[in-house]
Order: sequence, then structure tokens, then C-alpha cells
Amino acid sequence: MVTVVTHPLVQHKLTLMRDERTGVKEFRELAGEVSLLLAYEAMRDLDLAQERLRTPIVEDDFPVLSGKKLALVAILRAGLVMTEAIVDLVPAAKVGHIGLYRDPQTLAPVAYYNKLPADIADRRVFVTDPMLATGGSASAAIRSLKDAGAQGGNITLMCILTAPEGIAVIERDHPDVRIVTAAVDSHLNDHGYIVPGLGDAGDRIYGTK
Ligand SMILES: O=P(O)(O)OC[C@H]1O[C@H](OP(=O)(O)OP(=O)(O)O)[C@H](O)[C@@H]1O
Ligand SMILES: O=c1cc[nH]c(=O)[nH]1
Ligand SMILES: [Mg+2]
Repeated sequence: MVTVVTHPLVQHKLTLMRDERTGVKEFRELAGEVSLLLAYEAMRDLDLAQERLRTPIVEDDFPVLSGKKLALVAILRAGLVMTEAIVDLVPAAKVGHIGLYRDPQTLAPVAYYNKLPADIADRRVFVTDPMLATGGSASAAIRSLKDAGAQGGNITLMCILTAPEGIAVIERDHPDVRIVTAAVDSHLNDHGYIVPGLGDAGDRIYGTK
């Protein structure tokens, strides 16, 4: 299932990210802001329980988060900027890291790091990567989460921008995983970049080009 967050704030900030004139500092800030807004939607169905407490006025029951604990899992490098923003919203979440880069020739994901919370199987997992292009990186990351015991139904993939090709790969490989994104763009170009896209997210976040 794909959820596109059409909120005007998200769409406006995404347009600023697409603009080639947007510099590193602003791009990084925008990526964090959009991530928070995507998290607001992605976490809409978190369980609540009633807790009894006293306000300064009366005693009553009030909602608190309950149910499964959360994990945020960043696909390095670019996904880091998303988890770092979102963890402020859910400070009790544990954070995992999956290091993958996309081989520029073959576009296949190359794994170089994996550190996940030991109890990942018992958590709701929010995987972050700004870009879902061919889908190879996200599919491999979700595979390693499932190998570590996470259930597909407990995994949400959060991407700022997606391509139809990447969505098709996730729906084929991991039909039980939900995708939350700000936009589904037109297609991939011959180099596997999203069109119209926003360029190379990692390079724009870290200024490496
Ligand atoms: O869907 P795919 O075709 O796999 O492409 C998307 C991947 O490419 C980018 O990472 P990149 O390989 O540039 O690594 P980086 O984050 O370290 O820059 C992006 O952040 C995704 O992880
Ligand atoms: O358009 C794209 C595709 C893959 N990775 C990016 O950062 N951008
Ligand atoms: Mg990159």
C-alpha cells in the first residue's frame, strides 16, 4: 500500500528541495522537516491506551502511546537525516543503521554495514531513505530486517520521493510493507535517477558533489 502525503506544507517543501538553487544547509533542513511531516502520517495508527492522571484541575483518563515499541532504521547515508529528525518526535524509539550504496554502473545495492536493535522482531519499524528509485536498496534493506525477525506488516518504508519502478519492486518483493511518500514521480532516466526528481539526495544533504 502506498500513501502519498498531499498536505500543502509537504508539497511546498518538496518543491524547494527539487530546486537546483537550494543549497546544502536549506536542503538538509527541508529534508528533516518533510520527514517529520511524513512521520506524522506514517504513525497515524500507533496504538493508544488510557492512563489516569491528575491535571491541575481534575483526575481523568488520557491517551498515551502503547502497543509495540518503535524502531527507526536509516538506510545510509541519506536516510540518516530523516531518522535524526524523527527521533526527536519519538525519543523512546531505537535506531538501526543499514549501510548500502548503489553501484553506479549496475545500480545494484552494495551492503557495507548493518546494526539493528536486538529486539527488532518485537518493534514497529520505520525505514527511512529519501529516495526510492529502482527499489534495489530499499528491498535489500527490508530483506535484512525480515532476516533479523521483523514482520513485514510491522514495517513502514518512508521515502521523500519515489519512482513507479521502485514502488513496483517493493510491492513485488515485500507486498506486506507499507510505503509513505511525499510524491510518486514520472520515471527513471538512463542512469537510474528519478525524473523530475531532486538529484542525488546524499550529495545534496552532505555537499559531496
Ligand atoms: O532505489 P535505488 O535505485 O536503490 O536508489 C536509491 C538509493 O540511492 C541513494 O543512495 P546512494 O546509493 O546514492 O547512497 P548514499 O545515500 O550514500 O548517497 C538513495 O539514498 C537510496 O538509498
Ligand atoms: O534520483 C535519485 C536516484 C537514486 N538516488 C538519488 O539520490 N537520487
Ligand atoms: Mg547518493
